[in-house]
Amino acid sequence: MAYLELKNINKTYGTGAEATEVLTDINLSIEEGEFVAIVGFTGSGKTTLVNLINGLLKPTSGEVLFKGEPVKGTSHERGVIFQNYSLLPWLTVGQNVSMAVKEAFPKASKTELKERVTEYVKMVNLLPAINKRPKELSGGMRQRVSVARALAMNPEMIIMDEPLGALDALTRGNLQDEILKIWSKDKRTALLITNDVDEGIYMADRIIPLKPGPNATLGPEFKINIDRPRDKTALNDNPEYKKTRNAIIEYLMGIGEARKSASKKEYVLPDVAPKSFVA
Ligand SMILES: Nc1ncnc2c1ncn2[C@@H]1O[C@H](COP(=O)(O)OP(=O)(O)OP(=O)(O)O)[C@@H](O)[C@H]1O
Repeated sequence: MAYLELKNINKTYGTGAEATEVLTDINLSIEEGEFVAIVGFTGSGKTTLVNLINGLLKPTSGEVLFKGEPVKGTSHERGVIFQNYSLLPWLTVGQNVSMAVKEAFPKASKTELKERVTEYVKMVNLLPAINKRPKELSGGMRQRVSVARALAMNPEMIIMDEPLGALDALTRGNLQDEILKIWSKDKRTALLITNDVDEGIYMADRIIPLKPGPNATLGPEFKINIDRPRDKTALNDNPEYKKTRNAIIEYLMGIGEARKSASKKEYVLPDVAPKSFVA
C-alpha cells in the first residue's frame, strides 16, 4: 500500500464560463520513507497540489489517500512548510513554535515543551531572536521560523511548498541539510515542491515535473541514482548528476517551448505616430 496516493485528481476553480481546470488527471504514489520532489513553473498549480494533499482543499474529482485513508482535512501527521511563512504576528518566535508543539504533543510537560522549542529554534539559528515578533524579522528569518515550527511538530510526512525560496544560498544549503537529517534520522516521508532542479536532485529520490497549467499534469519521473549522503561540491563533477540535471532541464524547457508555441494570443499595437516636442 502506498503511503500517499493521489488517484485521478482534477481540480477546477470557479464555475460555468469562469471555470478553470488547474490540475488534470494527477496520479502519484509515494512509498513510506521516500523523498519525492515535484518541479514546476510558477503558476502551474504547485500550491493547489500541496493544499489538496494537506487537506485544505478538496479535489473536484479523484481521491487523496494517506496511509490508505481518504484525506478529509488537515492533520499534524502531515506537516507543511508553507511558501508564505504564515506566522501569528502577535506571538514571538518561541511562542509561534510553542503553539504548534503544544498541538502536536498535548501531554508534554512545560520543560519538555520548552526544550523542544529551543532545540528547533536553535536548529534554524534563531535563538538570539526567540523573543522577537514576526514584524521585527526579515523575510528569510520568518521563513526559518516556519521551518522550525513544522519540523518541531514531528510530522510523519513533511510536505514542503517552495520552503527555502526566500533564503540566501548559505542559509538555504544549511536548511536543506537539516531537513535531510530529520528525514533520514526518523525515516520520514517527504514531498518537496520546488522550481529549483538542483535542490530537487540534491534532496530527492525521484523528481517529477509538473507540466504547466491550465490542465497541469505530472510528467515522467526521473530517478536520482546518487548515493546518500550527497556531497554538494562533488555533485557538480558527478556524471549521474549532470546526466539527470540535463534530462530534467531539457524536459522542462521542452514544455516551455511547447507552451510558447501553443499560445495563439496576438497583441495588436495602436497605430499612433510620435508627437513632436518641437514647437
Ligand atoms: N482560490 C482560487 N481561485 C481561483 N483561481 C485560483 C485560486 N487559487 C489558485 N488559482 C489559480 O490556479 C493556478 C495555479 O495556482 P497555484 O497557486 O496552485 O500555482 P503555483 O504553481 O503554486 O504558483 P507559484 O509558483 O506562483 O506560487 C493559477 O493560475 C492561480 O491563479
